[in-house]
Amino acid sequence: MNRGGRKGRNDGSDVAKDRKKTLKRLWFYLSFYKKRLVIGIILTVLSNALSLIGPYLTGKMINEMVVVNNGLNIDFNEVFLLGGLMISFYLTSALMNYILSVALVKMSQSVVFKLRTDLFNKMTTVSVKYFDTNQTGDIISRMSYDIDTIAGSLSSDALSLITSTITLVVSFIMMIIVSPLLLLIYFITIPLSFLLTTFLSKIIKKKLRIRNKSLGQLNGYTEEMISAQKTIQSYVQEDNVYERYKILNEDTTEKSYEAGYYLTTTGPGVLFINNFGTALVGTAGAILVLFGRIMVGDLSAFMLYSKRFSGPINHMSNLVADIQSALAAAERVFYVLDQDDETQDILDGKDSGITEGQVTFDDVSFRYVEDRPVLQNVSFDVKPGQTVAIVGQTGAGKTTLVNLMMRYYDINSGKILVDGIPIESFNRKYYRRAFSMVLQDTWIFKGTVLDNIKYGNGDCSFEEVVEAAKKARIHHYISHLPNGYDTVLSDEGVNISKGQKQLIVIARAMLSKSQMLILDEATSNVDTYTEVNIQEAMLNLMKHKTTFVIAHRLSTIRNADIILLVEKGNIIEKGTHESLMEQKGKYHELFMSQFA
Ligand SMILES: Nc1ncnc2c1ncn2[C@@H]1O[C@H](COP(=O)(O)OP(=O)(O)OP(=O)(O)O)[C@@H](O)[C@H]1O
Repeated sequence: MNRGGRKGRNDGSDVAKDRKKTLKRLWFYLSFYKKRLVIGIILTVLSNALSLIGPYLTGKMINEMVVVNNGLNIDFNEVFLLGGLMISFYLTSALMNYILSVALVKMSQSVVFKLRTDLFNKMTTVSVKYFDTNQTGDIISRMSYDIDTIAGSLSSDALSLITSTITLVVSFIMMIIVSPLLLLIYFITIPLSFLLTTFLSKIIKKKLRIRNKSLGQLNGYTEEMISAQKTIQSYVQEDNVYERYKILNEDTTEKSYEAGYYLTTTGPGVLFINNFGTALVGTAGAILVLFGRIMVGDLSAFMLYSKRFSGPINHMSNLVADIQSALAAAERVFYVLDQDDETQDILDGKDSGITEGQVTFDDVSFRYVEDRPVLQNVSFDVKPGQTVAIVGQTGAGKTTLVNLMMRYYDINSGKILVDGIPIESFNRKYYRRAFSMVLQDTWIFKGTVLDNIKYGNGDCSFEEVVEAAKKARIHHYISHLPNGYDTVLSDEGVNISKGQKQLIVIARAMLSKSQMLILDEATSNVDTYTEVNIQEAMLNLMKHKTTFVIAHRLSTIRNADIILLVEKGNIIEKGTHESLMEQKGKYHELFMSQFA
């Protein structure tokens, strides 16, 4: 069954998203933890305010020393009081910072937990179309790398942003208090570093977005190649794969370097401007002290504050870059969350009513993409319990018929009815429960044989599972496994063959009480001997169920009640094997080409 295949490059980062909107959406996730956030902000304000009193006290202490130099008595009580105050302020501030950091890490992990859950849930509700055009590796990249980036930013950047803002504001106020004149001199350099930071942060955001896109493509390619490893080796394509990987890897490295270059070079530029400011203040301050306009302690306090002030400005550029990176990652995550879900079930969609398994296609037309009709005016009627074989050349539209019946895609015109009821009237979950499927690409998950067979039929007893496995001719194999039904299987198929996987899936279908069955090349991996052996089991499985069989081997479908011959999206012949053979049309031609 082909539900995907045509993978394209469809990247969220191409869609220029409004940054404000992204922030708003991140806020939505944060707003669940408002209380923690408010406490965090209060703690940050307090701890920073406390630590920022330090330079003021230091200045006061130095002024006391200067008094000694002038031949006056030193007030030790004052000095000890100031020292004690400094220690207690710094200690309280450190304690608050500790509590704050723990709270923020917890909060960011909670946000990320919710985001990751939403993203995973999205994977279960998103329209099948999404997987037609997006690489698995890229989706995984968004679920892991991008989410980690957001987590890192929320736990440290949010804290740094608040701390930096407070440091800026408080240092600024303290500098005004200590010496407005020095502040004027110092401020000559501020617009310069501000302009530089703003300019560079714009470039950084762009570069980071490009880097993330490139990383997504690299991951997508890696995932594709790992899953195709054997095919690559059998076609001796290792060199080509390596070359392509090298190109993508080089591209990612180059894009990461560019982003990293701007990220790291912002700092030194801004730092130089700030140090230039300090030198300016030091020189001007010395002159002011000389003329008795300020005291040495005040100059020292001012310089400490100016250093504190320039810290965040210097750091802010990195911080802004990190936040940009997190926003770019958030955009990529929200892009997935914004993808269309399967069309909504109608309000109060029926969750009962499928008892017979009668299926009608009434003038159904469908296309995956505009201007490329895949099925055109398809009509047929299947009575309960009948077996329908769908035959036709590759790409004729057989799987598409099944896709539509399963409601993976919505039809463009016409009607599909089950038990006389349009399938859109049903609640999707209930509707799909009426089907069981055995496909060419079997899906075995990492778990025990027992769990794999019971999948979707949780309330079955062990005896029923064994009975189904016996019918599917896989019981003998299972009982010789090291732990029998408790042996853990892995999807990579290291411990089980494809044919055995298919037999397990057949056993799974045998446990299902659904009214309808879809077999899409269900025994394609099973050898002819075993296939003959499970024929009876297959007939049992199909008994009392409306069954749709897609098979290329015409021998397996000659007993069907109805054979639908599909060609270029049209049903060109319809009937039993005998009647179609008598017609001597396309079916006859196809059959003879296999057996004549
Ligand atoms: N997800 C998709 N998006 C776009 N086109 C698709 C998609 N799936 C199938 N098609 C196209 O629809 C047509 C019918 O495909 P379908 O898979 O139904 O053929 P099929 O008869 O089942 O072929 P096969 O025997 O090879 O499985 C093909 O031309 C195919 O390229």
